[in-house]
Amino acid sequence: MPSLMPARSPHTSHNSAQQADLDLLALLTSDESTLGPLSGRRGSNGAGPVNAKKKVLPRRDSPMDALMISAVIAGSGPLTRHHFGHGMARPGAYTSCDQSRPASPSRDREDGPSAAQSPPKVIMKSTQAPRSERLRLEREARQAAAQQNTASGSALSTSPTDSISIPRRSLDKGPISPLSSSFGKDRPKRKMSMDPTPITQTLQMASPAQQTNFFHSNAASTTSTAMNGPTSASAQVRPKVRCMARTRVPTPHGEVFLHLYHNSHDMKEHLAIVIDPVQLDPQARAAAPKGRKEIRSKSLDEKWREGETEMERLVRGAYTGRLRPGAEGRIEEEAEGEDVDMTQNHEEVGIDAQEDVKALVRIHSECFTGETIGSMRCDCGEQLDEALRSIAEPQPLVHSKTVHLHTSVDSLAPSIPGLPTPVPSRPETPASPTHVPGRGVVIYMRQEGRGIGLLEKIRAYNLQDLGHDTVTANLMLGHGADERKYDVAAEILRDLGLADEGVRLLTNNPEKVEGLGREGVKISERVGMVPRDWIGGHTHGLGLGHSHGILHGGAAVSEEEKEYADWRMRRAGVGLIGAGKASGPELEKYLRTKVERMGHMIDIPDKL
Ligand SMILES: Nc1nc2c(ncn2[C@@H]2O[C@H](COP(=O)(O)OP(=O)(O)OP(=O)(O)O)[C@@H](O)[C@H]2O)c(=O)[nH]1
Repeated sequence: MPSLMPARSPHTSHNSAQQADLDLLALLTSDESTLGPLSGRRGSNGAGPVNAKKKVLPRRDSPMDALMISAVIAGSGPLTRHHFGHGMARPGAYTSCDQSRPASPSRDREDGPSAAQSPPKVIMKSTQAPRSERLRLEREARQAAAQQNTASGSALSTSPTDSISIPRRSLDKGPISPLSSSFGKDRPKRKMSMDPTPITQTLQMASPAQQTNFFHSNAASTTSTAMNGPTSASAQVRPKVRCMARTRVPTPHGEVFLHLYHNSHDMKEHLAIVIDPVQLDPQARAAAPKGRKEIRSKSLDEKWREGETEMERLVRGAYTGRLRPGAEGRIEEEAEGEDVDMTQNHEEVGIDAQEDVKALVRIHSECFTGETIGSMRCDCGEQLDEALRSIAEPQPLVHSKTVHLHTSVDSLAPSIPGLPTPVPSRPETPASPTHVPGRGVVIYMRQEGRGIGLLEKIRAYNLQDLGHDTVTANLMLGHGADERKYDVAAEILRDLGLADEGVRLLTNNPEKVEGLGREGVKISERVGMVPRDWIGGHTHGLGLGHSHGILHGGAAVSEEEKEYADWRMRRAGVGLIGAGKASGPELEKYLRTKVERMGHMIDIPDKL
């Protein structure tokens, strides 16, 4: 019967014998005549040196460790590479990481009378305190800092670069400071780079454990600040919003301010991505019309509590200009190395213009698949990228109030009640427009899957794979075709001071226009969003392509080249948020459904 066990082969075994092993085995088991390199050894019968012919065996050296060798030469006790940073042979050093007290030099001398005469023995001792000791001293330092804060009554130093000194005691008493790697009387006083007290405690912020939503916690009921303007009957049913924090983020489309909002209607953290270069760049300020209104959050900037510190305001982002160590609240003019006070009155800085450009606004709904993993079932990633690009782009300033600029798609769109009728896509004689820095915002609403959530959207995708379109799939799951609401988005625009100025809205979706209009947002113009695949080419998103040297903007490229460049960008993981264009039959079906069944205001190209 054949064996069920596989035959063992020295070649297949993990520990297979090497040629060197076999040679050595042969050497050890052979008769004396083959023992070459061991000449001088006696044969197994003990009959004198072996007179063997020389056989060269391969070298079998182990890797050498220079530290180990030096340790052995020094004749010391056990030392490994892990002790390398501890320092050695210093008075008061620890003989082991686990020892709770340092060895005393005097005790070393008590080893015996002969010890004094014998050559000094190198003893390896760690200068790093045991962990328990370091933790104890750290704890003490923290307590001392907390007491210091309470005593001074101030929450925290106003300078972000300030640091807290470790109490002198931990340096002078105790064996060795756990927070340093060296010690000694003349050693300079070390400082921690950070206050060990949790920032949430010192700044009276909710800790992550307590933090849910500003409006769904006690904080909301105890706050005295009115958030959203008038308190009329209609205003009471409006959601309240509060910008909890903002920060500067460099992106492929320039620096933006990311704002995080809480609201009273849901537990979601909606976001506002503000592009307003005049807040960050003096050159942009100089190129913008005089007195340009900055896009800032009223709820973030207002005073949150009596006695709030400058540090609290900085941490939540309620500062002016660019936040830099030592230059908070001010912006540095890099060209001249001079500080420019961004808090000064800007009425006099900038170009003369009859009127500034209106903010370009996109209300964007979260789409994990399109924005994070680059799904080409939809064009959401591309739209987010395109929206940021469009807003950041310098805008032509037209001095006549009567001329509007539109993308070509607007001339194709049906007119919407309550909105200005679309005008021809290009003004006939633009009054020598000057380009001014763009301004605007993407309100990023966490309304995944047109409000049905990611789980349901994933199920809807499976129904789409069975042949249903995006609308039918939603209906089959018991949802509406679109369950989004725009009230919170409208409040965020109001908080940013944009609801009344007449924004230019980037969308093809009539429901967005109507929804925002119902919530009292003034829309001066609708700007269409044309899928990149429908206009062809890569004129859009070139900023990113350029910076990666993948595309060569301006030069005419064939369809094949464009596709190749697109493929390369996606392969390289460049901007999953649609640095390239989304395309494919699934996207075509999706876009067609949006136009044919959801009334999106854009013409389907003939080629589809
Ligand atoms: N339920 C569902 N949601 C989808 C599907 N594809 C994309 N979405 C979601 O649709 C939202 C984007 O909506 P769109 O209709 O593409 O665009 P829009 O924002 O309404 O319209 P525009 O402003 O013209 O772009 C995001 O929340 C996506 O998650 C889908 O097949 N089913």
